[in-house]
Amino acid sequence: MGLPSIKKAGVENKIDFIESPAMPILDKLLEDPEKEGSFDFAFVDADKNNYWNYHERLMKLIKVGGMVMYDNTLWGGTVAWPEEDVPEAKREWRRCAIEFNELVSADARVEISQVPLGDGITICRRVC
Ligand SMILES: C[S@@+](CC[C@H](N)C(=O)[O-])C[C@H]1O[C@@H](n2cnc3c(N)ncnc32)[C@H](O)[C@@H]1O
Repeated sequence: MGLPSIKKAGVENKIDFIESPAMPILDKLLEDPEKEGSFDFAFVDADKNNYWNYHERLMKLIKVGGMVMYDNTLWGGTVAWPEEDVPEAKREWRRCAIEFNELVSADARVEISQVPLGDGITICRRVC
């Protein structure tokens, strides 16, 4: 869906559009030393069970002072519910969100702000 919109907006020449599973591309970017600390911003909104794996890679790719935003970190509010009240279909990614929220809140490499907007967005600023 993205590429036609980029073309329609006439900004194709400014965007390196990569359609791929995220993990191998992040690892490939990290093979290039020039890419380390070179990005200003990342928005993460894919498979929730990999958020921490994305975070570890993004902490190398994003420059100090750069931002990473993670969507769905409140997972419909269910992160604050007792598990037995959560529909079975939502439990796995709820557990992923809770685990990610605990890890990122203890991560000294970032300052974070949890925004209760939509499904919950965690804004991280890399500080070291
Ligand atoms: C919720 S949608 C993202 C919506 C997008 N952020 C937007 O605002 O339009 C999640 C997207 O992540 C993609 N996705 C799921 N698993 C992925 C993975 N492992 N690597 C890359 N993309 C993935 C899905 O194909 C889907 O397009």
